[in-house]
Amino acid sequence: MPLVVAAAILDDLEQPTRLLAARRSAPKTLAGAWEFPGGKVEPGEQPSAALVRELREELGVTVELGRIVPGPDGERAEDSGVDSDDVGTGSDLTLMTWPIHQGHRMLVWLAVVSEGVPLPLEDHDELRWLDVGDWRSVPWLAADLPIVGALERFLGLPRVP
Ligand SMILES: Nc1nc2c([nH]c(=O)n2[C@H]2C[C@H](O)[C@@H](COP(=O)(O)OP(=O)(O)OP(=O)(O)O)O2)c(=O)[nH]1
Repeated sequence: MPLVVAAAILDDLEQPTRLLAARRSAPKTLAGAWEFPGGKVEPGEQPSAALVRELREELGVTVELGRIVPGPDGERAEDSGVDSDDVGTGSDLTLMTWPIHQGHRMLVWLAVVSEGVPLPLEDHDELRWLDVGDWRSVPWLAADLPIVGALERFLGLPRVP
């Protein structure tokens, strides 16, 4: 089963004020829902390279990747004292994944645009920069909602009800 990679694209990695959300245009079952842009890792491809490729194809931008947003198992590992700089490297990568639909797993990186302006070139029909505090103002794919909450915690942002 292919690994899915996606990006929480922020305006700034250290002091984020905005997050880029993308509205899916296909397939019909997912169209209209918002997600972190990304896609499936191809055979033989490094996950981070796959993400850079997907964002170039889908949004027409070059990105700089930051830290991985740890999934539930990674969060537990961090809680139990594993150094967060060690989690997410090498074989620990699976520990960092998020469960998404149909048994797929997804890795989510923080990212910033280093070149270009994001446009909905492929797979999306709208992009929106969401201000901090406003990240739940769009209907996310069901699997992404817990990731949005985790992202706020990970970045140390106040959780807005
Ligand atoms: N890109 C992305 N996919 C997500 C997110 N959340 C989530 O459940 N998914 C699901 C939707 C899809 O079933 C799968 C990703 O597939 P995709 O269609 O984006 O992959 P892809 O661009 O490589 O396209 P393809 O192989 O289907 O042609 O993961 C998310 O935040 N971003």
